Amino acid sequence: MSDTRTPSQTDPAPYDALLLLSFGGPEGPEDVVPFLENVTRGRGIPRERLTEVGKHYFLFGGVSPINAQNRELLGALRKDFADHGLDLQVYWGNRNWAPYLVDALREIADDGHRRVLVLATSAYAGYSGCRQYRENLADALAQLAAEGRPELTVDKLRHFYNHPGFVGPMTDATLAALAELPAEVRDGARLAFSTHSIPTAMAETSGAPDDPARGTPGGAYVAQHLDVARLIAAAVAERTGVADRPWQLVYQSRSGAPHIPWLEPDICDHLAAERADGAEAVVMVPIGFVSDHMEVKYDLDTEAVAKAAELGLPVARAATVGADPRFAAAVRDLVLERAAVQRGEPVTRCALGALGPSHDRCATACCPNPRAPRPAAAEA
Ligand SMILES: CC1=C(CCC(=O)O)c2cc3nc(cc4[nH]c(cc5[nH]c(cc1n2)c(C)c5CCC(=O)O)c(CCC(=O)O)c4C)C(CCC(=O)O)=C3C
Ligand SMILES: [Fe+2]
Repeated sequence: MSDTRTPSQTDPAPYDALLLLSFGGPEGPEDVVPFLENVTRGRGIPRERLTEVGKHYFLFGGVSPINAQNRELLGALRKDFADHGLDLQVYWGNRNWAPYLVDALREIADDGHRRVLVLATSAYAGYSGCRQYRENLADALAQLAAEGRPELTVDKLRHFYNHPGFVGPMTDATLAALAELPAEVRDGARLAFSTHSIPTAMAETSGAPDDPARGTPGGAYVAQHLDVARLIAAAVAERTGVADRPWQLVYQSRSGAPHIPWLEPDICDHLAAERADGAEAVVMVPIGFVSDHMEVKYDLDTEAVAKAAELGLPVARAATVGADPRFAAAVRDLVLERAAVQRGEPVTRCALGALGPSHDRCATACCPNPRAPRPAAAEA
């Protein structure tokens, strides 16, 4: 990505708005229960799990860090766009908490915009991180149509997990976490790349129908995470001179009924296994998340750190990309790439690793809804 761009390299046409679409989180104790009801409506999460997860939020005063982090990202995007002459207004809406998606789209429409590009705060393929957001968009668009508002056309940016603006900051964060460990265990530290566990059935159907990983254990969801993990492990090996540092992809934040299989191993079980295997230390690298929200603050920094202390295993946790300027620049790159694609111009697609750039538009059979098919926006 160069800073000297020709005019077409700052042209967002045909798009006239970017929507940051995220999960949302509670901003005070009174928000926690209604937030959890929004998240879990119709999803068969056991009551006990909800009570348990509610406690995680109350431990932090009922405030999830996610909204503040999205406000920071918004600021970083607006600054990056302004600094590089990209004239595109940025809006923000959430699936589960205010500011809600439907209100953001209404504002976009009322401001006179018609063609919207969407950045979801989830880097990978999968129902929860991709299609569910497209279902939310379809619901919101239907609501606006029912209100008699003019029609919006919505597209979603391709998955950004293998963009250098995502992998680069995660690599530096891994190196910084290694540096936090006591010097004598640093070279013996192993890497645990962590992401959200999902049901194995959901993992296996993740990705496009023609994705080679589709139907293999873990599907595109796992294949994409493994690609990122490999990239970071290789870069860390090069930068530290430790060539054969062991690493593994592990999971966290499992919910759902116990008899339904979800991706394993869990991070806490993994820490115990690493201790038993003689690991000197572990660096937890939350590649599955784009900011240090509750899944990171509780499941890793609280629960997994307590487990490690109990095991006598030194651990450190790498930061997520958050509002890193390189990530904001990556979003600009993806916006301009997609705008050029829509205008029928040739593009260079930036992607690291073995899998190549993801598709621009998801197929109808991408990452199917595990319950029943529902309308989804931004589809081929
Ligand atoms: C893949 C994935 C991501 C990563 C991609 C992405 O970022 O989208 C993600 C992110 C997040 N998940 C979050 C919170 C929750 N997820 C839940 C439940 C679930 N997540 C799932 C998957 C994912 N989730 C699944 C398959 C379920 C089961 C129910 C269902 O099928 O929907 C529940 C219910 C209670 C419980 O944990 O059981 C909560 C409270 C927060 C907000 C954190 C904060 O507040 O700071 C964030 C960013
Ligand atoms: Fe979740």
